[in-house]
Amino acid sequence: MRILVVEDSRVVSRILQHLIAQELGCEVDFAEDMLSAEQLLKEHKYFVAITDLNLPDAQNGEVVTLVQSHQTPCIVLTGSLDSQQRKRLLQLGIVDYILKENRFSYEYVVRLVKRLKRNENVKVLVADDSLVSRKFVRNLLEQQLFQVIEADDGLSAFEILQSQSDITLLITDYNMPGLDGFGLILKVREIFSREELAIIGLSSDADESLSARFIKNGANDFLQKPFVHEEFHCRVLNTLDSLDMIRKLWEQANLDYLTGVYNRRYFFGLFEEQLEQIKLKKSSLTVALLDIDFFKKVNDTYGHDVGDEVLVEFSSRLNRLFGQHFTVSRFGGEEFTVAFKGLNEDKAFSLMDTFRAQLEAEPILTSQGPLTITVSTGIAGFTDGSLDNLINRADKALYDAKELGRNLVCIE
Ligand SMILES: Nc1nc2c(ncn2[C@@H]2O[C@H](COP(=O)(O)OP(=O)(O)OP(=O)(O)O)[C@@H](O)[C@H]2O)c(=O)[nH]1
Repeated sequence: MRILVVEDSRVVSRILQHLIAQELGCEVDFAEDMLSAEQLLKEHKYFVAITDLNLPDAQNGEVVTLVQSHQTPCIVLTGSLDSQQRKRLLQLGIVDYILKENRFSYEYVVRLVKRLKRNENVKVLVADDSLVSRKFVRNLLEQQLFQVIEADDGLSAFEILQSQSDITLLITDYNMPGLDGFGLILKVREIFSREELAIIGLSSDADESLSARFIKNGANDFLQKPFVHEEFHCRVLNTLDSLDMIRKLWEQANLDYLTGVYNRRYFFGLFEEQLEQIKLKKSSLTVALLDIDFFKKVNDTYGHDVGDEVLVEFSSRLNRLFGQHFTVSRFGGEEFTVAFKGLNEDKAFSLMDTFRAQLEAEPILTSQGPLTITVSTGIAGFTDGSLDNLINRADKALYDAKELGRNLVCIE
């Protein structure tokens, strides 16, 4: 990523240089006037340009059209802005404008660039039956580099969300034929939690209670139409920042910090919830408990860091083989589980024995050279009772595998 800063004040340039180096660590070019900006724009492709409006050789914001003529998104950083200038800039389709008021202004610019970088990978679905409204919202989102998908009613929005699980934000109007905004949110929230999908409601309806009703029904935020560009951008930014924060918290609570696979807490949360269904439907749940053999020796011989490298590669192999269809978790230390929902013990045995043989045959490449690692595994199938009981039985089988010489899979 390369950024262009067009600014005649050395002080402002220095502040930006410091913040960009600290927060973004990307390449930055500085131009003090429009002529040098033009030269740089011819030489490089910029991810975004941050420009002052009043430059020594262009005092009326001409630099904005210059930047845009190079298909470069433009953020305006200016000392002052009257309402006419503001209107003109918004019509030109800049990403945003920021007034140089205090240090927070510069921090906001950097936060905005960070967000823009992430936005490139964020899919937003806009559900609105009005073509004009939809296009208006699409334009605003595209200025912020989002990938935009449109739906012209609630039902097709719901279908799109079901078929494209990588959509991060839904912006939905209230009044739509077939399925309105509330109906859509209710259906969506049955499938997608708040950490999976953020929702912003929109309406031009005069009903004052609408915003609260939207939020009570599962929306993260609400905007009354007509809204100004700036408010729209701030709301979207805040909603996505909160979503990122919620996701981060969720990951910290449910994923293992070293290997990235699920942790023990996630395993128990998931299967405690599913246990009644499994009992009711008499479907199978088989658990494999894995423990790397003589792992202490790896640490003692090569050091803890190499031990960590082994754990990371071991879990990534487990995840590659089983992660798509089954649940791989790290229970702690060098102990992992694979939960095979819908498989009996014999099938799980055969899969785990393949994994065991592959692990033994393919040494793990570490910074201290290749290491041959083996694993012992105990398998147990759910019959009745609790998850703890299931794990204890798998643990007994694991104990047998260790006792019988390791590098083995045993069934309880
Ligand atoms: N590098 C590293 N080591 C860990 C981590 N968590 C636990 N360990 C180490 O894992 C080792 C487990 O050793 P033991 O329980 O004695 O078992 P073992 O050496 O694998 O022997 P067997 O299980 O009997 O085959 C200990 O030395 C722990 O310090 C970790 O996150 N990173």
